Amino acid sequence: MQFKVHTLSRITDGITAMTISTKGIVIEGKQAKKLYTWQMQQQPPLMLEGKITPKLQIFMPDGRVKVRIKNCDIALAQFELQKLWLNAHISRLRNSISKLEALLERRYLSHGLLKTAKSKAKELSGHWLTWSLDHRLEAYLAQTRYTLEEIHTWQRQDIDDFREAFITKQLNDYEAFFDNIAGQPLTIAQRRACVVVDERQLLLAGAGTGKTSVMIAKAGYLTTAGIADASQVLMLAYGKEAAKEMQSRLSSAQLSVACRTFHSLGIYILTEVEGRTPKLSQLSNDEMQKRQFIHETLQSLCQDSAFHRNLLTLLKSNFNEDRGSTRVDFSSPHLTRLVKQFSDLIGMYKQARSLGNLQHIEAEFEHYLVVFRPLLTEYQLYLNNEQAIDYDDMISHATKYVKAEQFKSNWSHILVDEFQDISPARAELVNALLTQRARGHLFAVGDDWQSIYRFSGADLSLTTHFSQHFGPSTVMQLDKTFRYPQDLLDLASDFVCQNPQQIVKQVRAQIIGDGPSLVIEAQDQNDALQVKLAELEMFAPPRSTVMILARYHKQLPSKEYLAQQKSQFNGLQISAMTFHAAKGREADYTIIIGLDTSVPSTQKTDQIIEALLPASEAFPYAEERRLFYVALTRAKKRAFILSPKQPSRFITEIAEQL
Ligand SMILES: Nc1ncnc2c1ncn2[C@@H]1O[C@H](COP(=O)(O)OP(=O)(O)OP(=O)(O)O)[C@@H](O)[C@H]1O
Repeated sequence: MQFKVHTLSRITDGITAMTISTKGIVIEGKQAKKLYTWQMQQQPPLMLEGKITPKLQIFMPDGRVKVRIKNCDIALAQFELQKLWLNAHISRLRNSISKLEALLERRYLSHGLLKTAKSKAKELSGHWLTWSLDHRLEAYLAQTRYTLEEIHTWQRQDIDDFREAFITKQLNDYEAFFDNIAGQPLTIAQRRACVVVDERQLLLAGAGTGKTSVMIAKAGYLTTAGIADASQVLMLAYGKEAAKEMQSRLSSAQLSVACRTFHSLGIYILTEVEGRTPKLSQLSNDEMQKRQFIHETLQSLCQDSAFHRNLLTLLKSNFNEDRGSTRVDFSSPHLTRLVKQFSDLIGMYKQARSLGNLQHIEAEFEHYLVVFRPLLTEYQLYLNNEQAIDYDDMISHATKYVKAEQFKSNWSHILVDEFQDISPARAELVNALLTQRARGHLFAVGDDWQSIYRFSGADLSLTTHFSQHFGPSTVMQLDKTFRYPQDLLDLASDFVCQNPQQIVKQVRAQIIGDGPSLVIEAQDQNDALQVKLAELEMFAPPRSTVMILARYHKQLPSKEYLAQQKSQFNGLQISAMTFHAAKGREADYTIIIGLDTSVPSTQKTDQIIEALLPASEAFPYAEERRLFYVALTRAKKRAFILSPKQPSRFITEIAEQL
């Protein structure tokens, strides 16, 4: 018969003798018709398992101790057994506890570490806290039991206090480091974002709050504090320019951490696995060439009469092509529109396919896909012939290699900038890299107020519902903006927060402005821009930077006009760009032009592309609103809006707040 005994008192009942030998412990007595096997290595150590036999036998790993108890002295037997058990296990307990203590002292109490500590404490306390110790042995165990009990019974407040104590200590130890690492001394909130190191961490902060400085300082802190080697830290920036800028700031801070774009990460992984650098298809970098390829391919596919019929039907049903026509007109504007749609769709469709997200469009868009699929096959064949890949392949192939462990990541810390613009495909790659490591860390930095790339697949919910997507995490905010004064901060924040889905952030401005920071002026003459530049040349300090901003490329001054202005007002440093391109940039003065009724854009996304994009937002013009927020927040000293005769509703709305 198998049985288990969990307490010492049970086995000491009626004991007449107990012998401890190299084989184990032999206990004799009234009840001792049992053979116990006490495997000292096993947990819980007080559990006895055995069979009924005339003797009670408990095996020990080393059996040099020898104790014999006579005359049924149960108390003594109990004491001796406890002592024996303590001697055999105390060093293991102390080791476990001191390892835990060392870990807690060295590392921030992240969600992962808390889980480990809790489960270790639970396991140990099952053996050490549930039995009453002979009072003569209490002192022997007191401190160790105390620590164990403390961890085992941690409540929310205790955890918060413990974390706070760690943060305070690190801020103190690394004070000089944080004073110097990023050019200017970091604020407390910036420092805290660095020393808190959770497995999943999101830093949410508005424009100009110094997120980039935190990225640099975080990388520096990780390496300086010995949490990771430089080679174990990977930084990811949204675009080439941002990655270059970040890399140069890393070099200035003498950090040998690499900063990549997602595409260069993809290339790196592919090169490592395939042993050669992948070739990027010509079609990926030249939109016109890609459209020409699609146009020609559709023409050649039309040699098949079924395909021709399907294409004609699609043009009639979706593009109002003349119902009576019997042949596809390859010079029609409808076909040109379809070609553009297909060009956009290729990437979207491939991303969705790699994530297994196509089912929902298959039935609804069958009449569309029946034309698109053969085209995609030809496109893929073309790439294969070229022995080339496109940008979407870079990410999806890299993810596949990481998942299959063909690529082994050395990165224990991945720092991602502009996280609000991450797409599900890119998030999947990051996740695959993180899960490869027992303790992979993600530090995501972003601003849900500046998410402006949904049209190319960015999924804002990856930021706004970070924990749902990435697991238990710490979300932090930065509380100070350095770029612009309080009045511009208030206007821009109120404007963007009209959308109740935006996360409210409490931010204060560091700068005190002289006069209003946002000025709306009627653009009542053709040369209003030139007049404004002349005015700035006269009043602004020499070498002031001026950014001319517009919603669309076509609203920006021509190259020639810009060159002329630059030479005429050479006391200023003038640049011109779209709102999208201005993200992440700043200038002393901005001049926002072209804000007519075409803003916010009312252009509808094609239905099939809409179906493949992340869920749309209920608030009207949500992304256009954020885009205007980006434009408003680029100026360090003053933003001028040159308001056309028929102004955008955004101008009217903001003017009411002035
Ligand atoms: N602790 C600081 N003290 C003073 N200035 C700072 C501090 N941190 C950052 N800055 C300055 O604030 C400005 C904005 O910083 P940064 O570009 O990093 O902000 P950001 O949060 O990335 O902005 P955005 O989201 O608009 O791109 C920069 O001029 C930077 O030098």
